[in-house]
Amino acid sequence: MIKVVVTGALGRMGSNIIKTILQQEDMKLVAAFEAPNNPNIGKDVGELLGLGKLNIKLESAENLDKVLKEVKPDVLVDFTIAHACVENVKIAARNKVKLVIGTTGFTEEQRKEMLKSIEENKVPAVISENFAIGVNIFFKILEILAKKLGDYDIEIIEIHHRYKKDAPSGTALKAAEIIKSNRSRESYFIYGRKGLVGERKKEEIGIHAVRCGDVVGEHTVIFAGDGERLEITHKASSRQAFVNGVILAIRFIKDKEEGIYDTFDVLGLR
Ligand SMILES: NC(=O)C1=CN([C@@H]2O[C@H](COP(=O)(O)OP(=O)(O)OC[C@H]3O[C@@H](n4cnc5c(N)ncnc54)[C@H](OP(=O)(O)O)[C@@H]3O)[C@@H](O)[C@H]2O)C=CC1
Ligand SMILES: O=C(O)C1=N[C@H](C(=O)O)C[C@H](O)C1
Repeated sequence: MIKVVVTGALGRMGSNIIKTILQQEDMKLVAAFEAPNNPNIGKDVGELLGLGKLNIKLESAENLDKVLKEVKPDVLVDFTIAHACVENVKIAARNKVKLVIGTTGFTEEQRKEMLKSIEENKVPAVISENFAIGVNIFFKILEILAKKLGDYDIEIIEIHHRYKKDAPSGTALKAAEIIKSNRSRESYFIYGRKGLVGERKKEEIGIHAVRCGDVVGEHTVIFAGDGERLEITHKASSRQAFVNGVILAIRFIKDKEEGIYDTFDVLGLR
């Protein structure tokens, strides 16, 4: 039985991850955490999620270290917010808990701090901007398109729900990095355009973030040349697409001793 703890337990992702873990025969939820100011701390997680009593009370992230020492989980899953994720990862890594990290929006410094703690403590981690299987195939296709259409004008557009806090999405940034490292010409990123910006430069990769309604997550990359345009789009219509990848990542990481992995490793796409 894989003992799992979830941080961000009442969030859009955390709550769905918990519901799906409870349906797995080989997994057991052993603790769940929320931000210290959450009014539901101390209440039963199952009742909070409308699942009936689970006899697991919602813990404050302030008690993460103490509770991890008590419940000794195999894996911690974090879908929170960048600054909280870094702290949660540092505590989990010190306690030798394996990691599945889906949080996005890290600054360069935050990412370095998180990776340093994972490496120093020699724990294994899956870190991915997008756990949906389709998005990872979309990334693979982008590798090919960037090689073959690297001279075309390339623009990335992402659309997410009005509650999303970071922009551009982690997925859009990852797509931009994949394109940059696979096209033959030098590239730089342009985040939106405003004013007398002049004609488009070949080196630009435009990145545009749209926030509206309840859109779960959509990513389009446009490759435009003279007389033609190729567009590739991934649309997530349910968070279950991400959650299914998280479940695969939990099973993948439980057998690893150390190292930093992503969803290409989990899905055999390397
Ligand atoms: N990699 C992937 O496949 C995906 C990644 N994401 C990313 O996951 C993250 C979460 O997204 P989403 O679930 O929509 O966001 P939510 O805001 O719905 O959930 C995040 C939860 O984490 C809580 N939280 C904040 N600080 C802490 C802390 N220190 N310890 C524990 N919990 C804490 C928040 O509480 P409060 O609201 O009180 O601050 C909130 O309940 C985002 O970065 C998003 O981009 C999302 C979908 C897929
Ligand atoms: O915040 C979200 O909702 C999502 N975030 C991830 C990202 O920033 O790429 C993945 C997904 O698109 C949903």
